[in-house]
Amino acid sequence: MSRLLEVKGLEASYGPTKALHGLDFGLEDGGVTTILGANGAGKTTTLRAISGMVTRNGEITLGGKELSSMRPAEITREGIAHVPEGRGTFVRMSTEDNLQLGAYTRNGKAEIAEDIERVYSYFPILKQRRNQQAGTLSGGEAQMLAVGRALMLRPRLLLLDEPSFGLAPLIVQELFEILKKINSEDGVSMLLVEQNAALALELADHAYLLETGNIVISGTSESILENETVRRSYLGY
Ligand SMILES: Nc1ncnc2c1ncn2[C@@H]1O[C@H](COP(=O)(O)OP(=O)(O)OP(=O)(O)O)[C@@H](O)[C@H]1O
Repeated sequence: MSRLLEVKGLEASYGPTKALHGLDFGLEDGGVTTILGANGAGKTTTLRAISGMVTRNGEITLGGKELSSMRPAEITREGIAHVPEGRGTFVRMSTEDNLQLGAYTRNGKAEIAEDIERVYSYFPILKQRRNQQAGTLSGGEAQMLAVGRALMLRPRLLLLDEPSFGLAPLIVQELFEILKKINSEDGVSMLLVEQNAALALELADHAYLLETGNIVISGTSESILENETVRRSYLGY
């Protein structure tokens, strides 16, 4: 596998407050990497820095192309789709219109229609809800729609911020199985932020542990699962 994403010396601030203190990390093409850490460690900020939503410094390259001076819309066009915490779907629009809108960077009606069917094949419940307003979907369906909408960009890299947040365990299990399929069948790489470390390490092949804006531990998911600090603080055994 070659490197898809390469991040060097990434810093991000909110006004005078520095949230990230020079992160170095990367992601293999076709891989799933998770960022673990306590509340306020800087996980969300890392994703926001990659997609250009906060002021940042450092190098961010995707497939060798430098993104750090690009705006969010350009970064999206380069192939990075961000599924934010809180989902960000258009609640007054139908499920299908949300998916249509997800393809706003693309031309080609037939291909877009095909991709909508592909999203429905991953998430059959969304097909049943196709004409329903997004605001009336359950939490799990809304999260599926948020992922589906991001897939409509045909991304190379999906940034997922707490996809399990507020969902029932069975729904979470289902969602993560589908994410695994999207990764293995469509080859979409993923950078995943998750409070549920056990779940995240099951899906991911690599992990970074973030503490107050610094990476303190990194490695393969297997090695992280055996790490004493991670076990005690994040896995509870
Ligand atoms: N909009 C903001 N304005 C000012 N400070 C912020 C803002 N968003 C985050 N921060 C601060 O930046 C730091 C990192 O926050 P961030 O949200 O990235 O952490 P996190 O690891 O994602 O935590 P959580 O799991 O709570 O979302 C924290 O100290 C936080 O208080």
